[in-house]
Amino acid sequence: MANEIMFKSKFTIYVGACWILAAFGGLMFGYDIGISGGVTAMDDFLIKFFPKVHERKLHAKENNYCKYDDQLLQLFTSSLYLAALVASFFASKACTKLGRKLTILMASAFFLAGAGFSAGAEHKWMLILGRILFGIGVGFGNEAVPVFLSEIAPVQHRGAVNILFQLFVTIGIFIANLVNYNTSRMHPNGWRMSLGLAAVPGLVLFFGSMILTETPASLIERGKDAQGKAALKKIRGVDDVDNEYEEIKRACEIAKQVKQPFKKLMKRPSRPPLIIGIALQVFQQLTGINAIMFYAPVLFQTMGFKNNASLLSAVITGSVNVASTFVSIIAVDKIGRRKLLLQACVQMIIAQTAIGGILVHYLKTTGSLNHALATVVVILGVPIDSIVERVWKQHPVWKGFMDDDDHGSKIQEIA
Ligand SMILES: OC[C@H]1O[C@](O)(CO)[C@@H](O)[C@@H]1O
Repeated sequence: MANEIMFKSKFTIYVGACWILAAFGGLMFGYDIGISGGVTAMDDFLIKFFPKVHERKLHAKENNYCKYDDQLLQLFTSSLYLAALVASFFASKACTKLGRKLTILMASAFFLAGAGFSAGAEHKWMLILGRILFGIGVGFGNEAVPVFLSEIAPVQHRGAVNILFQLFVTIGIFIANLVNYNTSRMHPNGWRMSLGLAAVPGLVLFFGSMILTETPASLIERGKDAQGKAALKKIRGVDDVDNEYEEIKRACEIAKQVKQPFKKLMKRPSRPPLIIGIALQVFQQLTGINAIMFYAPVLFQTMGFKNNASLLSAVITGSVNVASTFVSIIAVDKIGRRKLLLQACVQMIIAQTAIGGILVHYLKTTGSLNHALATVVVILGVPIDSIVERVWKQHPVWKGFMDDDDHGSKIQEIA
């Protein structure tokens, strides 16, 4: 297997900077996940764009669940993900034809435009357009950054470097929670600050992507062999890269011979990793983690927390998400992927059943939760899914499939 072959490499500051800069793509994504719920919960924001919802929020006593019921308000959150979904199809083409570096640059440009429109929004359409631009940025960034990271990482560090992206996603969510907690006290434009600060990771990535090198695999794949070899020397910090260069070239040639990648993907030997990869991703999302991530502040307000307390709760969920990512990064090699995954599932079953039970029982009867119960919900709501996330990306079947096939990138392009 390709990932068992050790090629020569030296850690250089340039390489470290490439990893960190590219991981800012994860931070951009995480910031977006975490920011909208807090903004939605801010009174100033609601008064400006959704006065009816604000009115309902002030007077909601019994119908706590429905006070945020507004299709356009929900579109404010979801338009980003719909745009990202559509953009990812174009992004995969851009990644192959134009390269990872340019795709990352495009992602940051869309992101900056999104931050500008959102922070300066005077009308609802500007808000939604801003979110759509953010979404296109997320679509391009989420396509290019993980591919970029796995392609520049030395084979022996590929798993760890890939996790960097997810770690930065959780850090982005956490930062967004902290930002919202503070800006909610800045009247009347705190929400502008929250949305506009997305420009910070966008700017880092924009200028960063100018100094990033294109990946050797992308250059070689596009027939730029000499540039590919030079890039390989640069990112490995050594001159003797012949073996790895040959390996990448061989992988690119094999990949080029696959004329119908989807057909190949459907063949019997590809099925187990394909099904495992898809099922783990789908079920990880179906746990409803993003309902918590997007709507934590709104959710906690609905359950009876005061404005700031709701944002503080989001800070708690955000920080535990980061911490559990660290724990799983450390634990995954010690405990093993399977055991970690299984115990995460058990934790999720217990936590989600308990949350469901509490919400159904108490919200149904009283319409809100007392402090003690709300705290239990916050603690149980801690995103155990971050463990699942870590485990599936590290799963040997999936990893082996990626590494074997073509230097760790083709599966993402095919998908
Ligand atoms: O850490 C949780 C976050 O990570 C993701 O799964 C992305 O990889 C998000 O969907 C979720 O909000």
